Amino acid sequence: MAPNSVRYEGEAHPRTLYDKIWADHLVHEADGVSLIYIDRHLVHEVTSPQAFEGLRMSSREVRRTDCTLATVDHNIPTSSRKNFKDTKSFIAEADSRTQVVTLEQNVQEFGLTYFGMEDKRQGIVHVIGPEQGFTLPGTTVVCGDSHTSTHGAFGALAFGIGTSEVEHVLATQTLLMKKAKNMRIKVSGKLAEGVTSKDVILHIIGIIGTAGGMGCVVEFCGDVFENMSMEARMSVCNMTIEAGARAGMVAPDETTFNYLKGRPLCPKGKDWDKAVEYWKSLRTDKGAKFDKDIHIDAADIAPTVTWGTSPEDVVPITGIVPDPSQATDETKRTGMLRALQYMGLEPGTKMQDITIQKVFIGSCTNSRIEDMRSVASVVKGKKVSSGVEAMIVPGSGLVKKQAEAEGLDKIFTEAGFDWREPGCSMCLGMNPDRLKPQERCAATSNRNFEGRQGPQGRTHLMSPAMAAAAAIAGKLKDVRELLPEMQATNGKMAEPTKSMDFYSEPIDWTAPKEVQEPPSEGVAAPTSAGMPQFTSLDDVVACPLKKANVDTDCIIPKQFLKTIQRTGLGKAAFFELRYEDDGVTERQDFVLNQEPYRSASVLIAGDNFGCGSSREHAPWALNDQGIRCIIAPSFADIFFNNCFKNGMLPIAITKDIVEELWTHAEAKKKLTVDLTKQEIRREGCEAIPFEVDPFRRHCLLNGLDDIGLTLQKAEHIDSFEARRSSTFPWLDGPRYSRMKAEVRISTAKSSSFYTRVAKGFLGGLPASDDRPERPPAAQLILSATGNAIERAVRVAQDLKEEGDAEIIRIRTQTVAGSNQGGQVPQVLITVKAKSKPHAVPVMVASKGGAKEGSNGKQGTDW
Ligand SMILES: CC(C)[C@H](C(=O)O)[C@@H](O)C(=O)O
Ligand code: SF4
Repeated sequence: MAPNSVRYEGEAHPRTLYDKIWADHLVHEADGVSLIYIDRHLVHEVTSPQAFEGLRMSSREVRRTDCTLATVDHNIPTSSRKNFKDTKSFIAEADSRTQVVTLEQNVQEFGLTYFGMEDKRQGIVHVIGPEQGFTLPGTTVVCGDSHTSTHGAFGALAFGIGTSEVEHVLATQTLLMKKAKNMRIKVSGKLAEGVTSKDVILHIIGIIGTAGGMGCVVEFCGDVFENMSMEARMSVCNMTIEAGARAGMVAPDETTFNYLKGRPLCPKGKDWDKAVEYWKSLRTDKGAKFDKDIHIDAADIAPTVTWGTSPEDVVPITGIVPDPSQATDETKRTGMLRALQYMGLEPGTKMQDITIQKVFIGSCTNSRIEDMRSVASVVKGKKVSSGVEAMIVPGSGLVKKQAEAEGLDKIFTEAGFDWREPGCSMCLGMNPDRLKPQERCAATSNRNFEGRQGPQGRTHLMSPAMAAAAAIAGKLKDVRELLPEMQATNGKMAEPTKSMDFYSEPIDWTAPKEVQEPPSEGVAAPTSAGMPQFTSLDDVVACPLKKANVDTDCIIPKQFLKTIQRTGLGKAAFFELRYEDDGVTERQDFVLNQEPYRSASVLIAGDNFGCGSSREHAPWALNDQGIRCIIAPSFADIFFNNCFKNGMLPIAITKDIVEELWTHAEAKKKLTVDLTKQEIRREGCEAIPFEVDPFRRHCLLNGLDDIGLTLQKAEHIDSFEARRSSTFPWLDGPRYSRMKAEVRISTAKSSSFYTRVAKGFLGGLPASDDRPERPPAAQLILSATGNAIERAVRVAQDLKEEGDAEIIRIRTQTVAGSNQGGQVPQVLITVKAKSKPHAVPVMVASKGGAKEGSNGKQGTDW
């Protein structure tokens, strides 16, 4: 694998940043589905228990422990840890405790690096990854969490996944994916004073809506993003998920490199130079095509706040609460009315007249050191308004340490803020930090859904500076009015510390577990099984849910995410819509509480169904409630994917047809959803055809699970990893000892030459300045096509006879021929090192085959 910059030099196809990263991670492609390699996997306690359990049940290991990093954030209390002994005694709430303890056990059992509650690097998963240099440009980054989009700030392809996909990545280090569309959001000009990155992203979401980025990967460009710090870029990319996009990214530049250099997990020495060269090549080519293009003028952006229960419900702080009667669309009007009722607001109220009771500064959007400094510059020497409770929660232990070294904690506590320990805190209230019913909060987090910060709680999203201003004023306030005072204060603030003093400490990476014996020759390739089949739902009455933007917080509220199982969540489905505040009495006006919809297996909903959090608990709850098929005009990407992983069928169909089906369902008439024929049938009406991806359809009809299917492609993953180790050596973890290398054998050299090359890899490549500790390859793949196959077999036999390696697997397949086209046979022989590493002559490999040499250079670029 040559990096994209080399492969495409001089070619006539200009590509985007996203296209390039995608191409460099393509392991295999068939039937329109791509197997994409995942470089970085972050894990937290909420979305991982069922994934680890899945591995255990199928006796699978974590494939790349060196590329996986775990922490706890959602459930942990943010109260002082002065008397902390262990999690068991510290976490009072039983389900929260179980999730955290379960993660502790899982990281032990599977040999993962873990920042637990006693580790000063513990923090919100999206804060610690960048902090440690775990997140790098040009990588693919995933986590069972929708705000993984944050990491796109580094020019990484970073996106949230569901728990089934977490298991898939743990087992295979890959994901089965379809390429998304390219979208560009350009913000040009200069931001006015007092306007921050948070205002920029809220403004963008206000314009394009929470479904605006659906099916796309967004690249943010223009002077506004170029001039932003890395932390500001992270806040923007963080909320791309609120704009409905799969991921958001900013091209890596000097700001990125300066932020990263010296962080514990960043490349060092010559690897750093090589990496930077590659990262620079990732920029979108001139003339590259974007499927969607948005252009915004920075001058139009004011400090922005939300008024309703969706992140798209934004107005400038100088604005008023909007009037639903002005809405043109009926579903929109009903949605606005409900939002105003929930928020306890009247149309026409000035935003600055809205009083608050709580202030929450924190979350993966805004809990980094620059956010802390921004708050300090507003509140220094002032007092939190009486009647307001204000809390500030750093994103990680290291942010906390740095803020304290800068004296910011004193500024906060003197002003009357509660200075807490790191965690997700009141962003979603899975821990003790919650709003009380009807309490109104100025929050720096990213979601204002109903019940998000606590049942019946009311959230207004805004920037840290704006939340700080609200804390002082006791009501929403335009921070620009405080600018003269802030400027005077800024002169008196302590000099910011250099971040690297806090983040450059070497990381003690957990040693990987012993390499598992790979299956011996002749053992059948793993098969796939285990997912419920879906063929058709015959003669059923569907349930009409006439609501757009149904988020996954609404499908299953946070209190039910604390389970470590996949089942038993039926009662939790649509909990707040379904029950009165007592949680028992059914609301008669909710459609699923009415006959005959109570036991419906088909749900017909409005646009953008399943938006928000990546929680796979949402399809689990629906499934458990009996819903196997959801029909809507559009779906949020992660939810859509999660359905297929659970044998459920989401059908995207036009709005007109959805409305027709609503009327049909309201008349309590029956329909049939037939996946085999791909049509919805109703008596006396024409069949409605629907689209479904052929691969997904095949899996549903046959009940095939993805992991089994992917493991049948093990050789492709092996050889991808071998090439990755050579081309991007900085991506292998510090103690990666399972290293596999690939030797491509051609007819250009003798078999004895290739035997020597192979021995070189098995013995460990010679040391050099840039990779002083390159470990020996534990396994080697000898690959050859056509006439060279015989030579490869010879090399394998020689290695075996000379006691250097044992042959563990031989696979043959056909591949596309290089020059003449057509299919040619290929052999892949996997051998495993037998003896201890030994000294070998220096080998220099280059494109088109290995060359012998002794110049001390390490060329492994084949
Ligand atoms: C718990 C997790 C699945 C969820 C997410 O995916 O976003 C959470 O972080 C959230 O913010 O709602
Ligand atoms: S959005 Fe909130 S709950 Fe989700 S990861 Fe970020 S801080 Fe945690």
